[in-house]
Amino acid sequence: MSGKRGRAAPKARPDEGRDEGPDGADQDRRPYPDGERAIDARRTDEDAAEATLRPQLLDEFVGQKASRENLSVFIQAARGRGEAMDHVLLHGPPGLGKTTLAQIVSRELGVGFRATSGPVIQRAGDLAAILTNLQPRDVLFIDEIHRLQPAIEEVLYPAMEDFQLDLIIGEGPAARSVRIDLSPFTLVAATTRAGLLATPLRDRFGIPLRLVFYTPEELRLIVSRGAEKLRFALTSDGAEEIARRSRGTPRVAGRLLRRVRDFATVGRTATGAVDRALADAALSRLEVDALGLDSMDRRYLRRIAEHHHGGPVGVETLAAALAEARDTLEDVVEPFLIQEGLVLRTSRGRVLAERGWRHLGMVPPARASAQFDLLSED
Ligand SMILES: Nc1ncnc2c1ncn2[C@@H]1O[C@H](COP(=O)(O)OP(=O)(O)OP(=O)(O)O)[C@@H](O)[C@H]1O
Repeated sequence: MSGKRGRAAPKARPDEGRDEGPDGADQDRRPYPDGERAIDARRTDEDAAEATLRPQLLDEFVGQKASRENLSVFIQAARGRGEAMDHVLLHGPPGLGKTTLAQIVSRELGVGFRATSGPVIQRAGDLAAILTNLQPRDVLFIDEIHRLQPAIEEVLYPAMEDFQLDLIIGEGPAARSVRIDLSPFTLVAATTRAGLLATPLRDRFGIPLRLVFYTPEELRLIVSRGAEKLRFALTSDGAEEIARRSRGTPRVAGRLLRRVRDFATVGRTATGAVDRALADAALSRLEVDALGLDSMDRRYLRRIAEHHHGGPVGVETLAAALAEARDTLEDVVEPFLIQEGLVLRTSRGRVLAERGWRHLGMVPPARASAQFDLLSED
């Protein structure tokens, strides 16, 4: 979902990338000058090629217990009735397995899988072509559904509800509307921003599922299985170390696993396996710290600490100062920092939490009134 980016090329030590210009904005002397981060949860070309790590069936899918159990019931019911399953909305931060789950749903239902994404569908005709080519009960996966144009959303409503397409053919006085019957299908849509979806669209999903960050134990299992699939000897404590630093995100875990394998081609243990010490050394060279934060995260935290006395500060201000897109901060950087209790999202802006100060090795200032209205995530 993030466009094309190359491989990580770590070049600098943890804080070398930090430099501030005369206007107080950080200059772009980061270790990943092209925006690449080893722990960026967004998809890259390299991830797309790494299909080996993708679980194929619901039983192989680790974590997301509540979503998995719900899906299992709905899949069995739809199979039993021989009908298309109800539409599913998967929402949550990038890299948690939305695409993987969509593929699993089609495989478990024993039906075809067709994938597209919100920004790719430019005209109503594009969507019509996809919908009219679906076979009965197929799964249509639309990634980034929040980026669908409103006019195209309108085409989707009757398609989702009645499996019908209402199209206008021709222009001006000669224009006429035609109705086309579609095969019943299941729309599985993914978004990092459920809050941006229009209510009528959101309401048409019978099965909304929120994906959450994975626990270190779940990630350890994912890393160990990934190492087996890559035929790479990794001790259990080595897997634990990678898991602990993976930001609760399987995509990051998979990427760190591959990086550790690259770094560990020399200096293995007597058994030939990569252990905690080797994993730790490799991850430190990638500038991923003990909590799984990288230099971008630390620049973000430090900016709030040093320039805004811990906040509150608006996300736009932070985005401008860090030369990052606001969406990147909100979708990729902040969710994990908030979940870890390092940052608070309040009605007045972002605030560095006590844990954030301590993570930077700084002492939090005494606040007379630290009461802010916390905003809930969608
Ligand atoms: N539960 C899981 N168990 C094992 N591996 C997983 C799991 N979930 C995701 N992965 C792995 O993590 C990677 C990212 O998964 P996926 O592409 O499904 O994420 P996504 O949420 O669709 O991301 P995006 O929102 O960026 O499209 C894949 O390589 C997949 O193999």
